[in-house]
Amino acid sequence: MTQDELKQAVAEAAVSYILPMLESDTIVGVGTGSTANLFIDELAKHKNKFDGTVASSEASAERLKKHGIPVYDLNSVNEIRVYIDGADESNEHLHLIKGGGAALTREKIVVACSEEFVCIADESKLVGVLGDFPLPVEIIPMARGHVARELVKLGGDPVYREGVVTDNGNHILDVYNLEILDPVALEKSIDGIVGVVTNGLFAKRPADILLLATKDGIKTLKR
Ligand SMILES: O=C[C@H](O)[C@H](O)[C@H](O)COP(=O)(O)O
Repeated sequence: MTQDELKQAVAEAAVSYILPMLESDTIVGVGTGSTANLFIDELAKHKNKFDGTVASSEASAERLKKHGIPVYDLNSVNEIRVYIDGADESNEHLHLIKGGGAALTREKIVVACSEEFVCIADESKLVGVLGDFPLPVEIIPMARGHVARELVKLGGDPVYREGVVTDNGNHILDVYNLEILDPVALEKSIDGIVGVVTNGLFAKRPADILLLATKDGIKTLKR
């Protein structure tokens, strides 16, 4: 199976997983990226079974709306039953690196408002130790130099993601060469740097379930 076929398989598995949760008033949180896009396309087949969605990016909101799926402002909903999103890396504890598509801040906010976080990924994303994928950090533009120097002190090599502006009007530093042995501690340390909006470690609030597409079928990993 190709990586695209694995992503399609896990998108379908995610819809099967959430189907029993869908009721007329259910709000579904929707992530961002190529795997989330396939999930959106599958979810559209069931759009009459739930109320609507909250999206973690403008791109996902647009795709949902094209399918005729309602997209609500986060401040107008009381509860998100389940949030579905991809990841750039996951370890066995379901600590994640996210933000390859620069949507990390809104993703983390929607996760924080969701009862359950289901991560969907193909098997290439499961790693022993996080950090081969450069860690995205969303920053306030004027703080770029300061944040970069602080990230070097933490052992990383930050690289400015040229030309990228997030949905929040901010910039991204991708931090290379971090061997992330304690994801929770590093997430907190980076969040403590003045000028950092969010970092792409999802460890304080990891995924609850990882649906992993493998060549032998879908595997379900739980915390
Ligand atoms: O900012 C983007 C998100 O965190 C994505 O969920 C992540 O980059 C994974 O994307 P993909 O499913 O395209 O590999």
